[in-house]
Amino acid sequence: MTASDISSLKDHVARFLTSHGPTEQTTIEALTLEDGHAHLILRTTAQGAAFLQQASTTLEEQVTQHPAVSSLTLSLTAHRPASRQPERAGAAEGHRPLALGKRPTGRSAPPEACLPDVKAVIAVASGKGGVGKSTTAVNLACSLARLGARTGLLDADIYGPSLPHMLGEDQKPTVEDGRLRPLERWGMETMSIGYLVEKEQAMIWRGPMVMGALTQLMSDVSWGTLDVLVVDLPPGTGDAQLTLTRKLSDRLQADGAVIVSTPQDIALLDARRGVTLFEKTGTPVLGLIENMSYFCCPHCQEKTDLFGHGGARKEAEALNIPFLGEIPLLRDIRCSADEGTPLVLRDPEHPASQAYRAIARTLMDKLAISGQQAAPSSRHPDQPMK
Ligand SMILES: Nc1ncnc2c1ncn2[C@@H]1O[C@H](COP(=O)(O)OP(=O)(O)OP(=O)(O)O)[C@@H](O)[C@H]1O
Repeated sequence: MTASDISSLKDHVARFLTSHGPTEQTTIEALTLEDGHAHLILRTTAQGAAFLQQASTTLEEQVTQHPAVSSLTLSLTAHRPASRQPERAGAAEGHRPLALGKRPTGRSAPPEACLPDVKAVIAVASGKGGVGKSTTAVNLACSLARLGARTGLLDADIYGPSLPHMLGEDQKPTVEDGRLRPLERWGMETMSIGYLVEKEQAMIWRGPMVMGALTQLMSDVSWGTLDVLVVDLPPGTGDAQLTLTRKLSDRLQADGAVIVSTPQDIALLDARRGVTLFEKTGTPVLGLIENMSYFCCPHCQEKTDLFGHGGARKEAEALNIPFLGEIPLLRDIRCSADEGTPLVLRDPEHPASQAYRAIARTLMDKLAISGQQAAPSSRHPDQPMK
């Protein structure tokens, strides 16, 4: 990379911005080029960001036409309000920001500076969508918090953020010194792209924007000191997952992944791809959870193996990874998720809550996570925290 590469690349981007409206107020915040990979940060207004989201493919094509560039990561950052007071994210200029704020010092934090005070990161993944990954991540995170671990929960499921709904959280995070403050919910620090943008907006994001947003959700959020951060990954085994898991595994030896699958063959096939993905990035697979393992009739308690049963246990044995446990298909689990109070908090003694808690305990043992956080004395240990 030479200075003239950067300068001509900047001209390239500037030409794109002047020839495509409405981007008058968009400026190049930073541009770096390493081994042919360009990282471009644009500072823009909400209107410009909405446009850039749609035009990201064209911009990506234009930039990668430059001879020095083979790939691009694009991050958008909103114009900062003049006030130094904490702002509700989304309040600037009367719009919700379409990308996260960034640290005033310039470049995004390098991977080794990512989450420096987080002792362990658990990525919850699934090879396929709709298997209950987010439900599992939320109930596990709440169980970890109830077991006394200082817990964070990051919804990295950028295309379909479900955390705000499952946690019953509709506040907006505040921004302080250019960093987002996580929202405290149910005794955990929580962050989701769903707190910041409308679900439909996130769904149309292109790869580079997704990666920019995910990186910022990890490095530009003041997570503070945590024993464990549970990360709800997007479903599948695409580039987003690969990059994200690489970033996570770069930062700590103790990181591990939990894979959620239903007992069905097709879901297990996808789960196998998930295992391969983590092996590629050197992230230890902590184990497989079988969700919707069986249906338990709420009236007669009869068990029915709707999707077969035990497939995940067999698959775990075949892949030589631990089997962490099974969670039944229950109306109570679905209803409590929809009501915004995870089952482990709504009904801690429910057999399914106990199953989640047992898995959480196993994870704590595996990652040597301590449960030292003192529960507030006025609160009964089984009483959920706000
Ligand atoms: N064990 C369960 N019993 C009953 N309902 C469940 C269970 N697990 C998940 N669900 C329900 O299934 C639906 C999908 O769950 P969830 O959103 O957690 O899946 P996901 O794998 O994260 O999906 P996506 O890939 O779309 O993000 C939700 O309505 C949820 O309440």
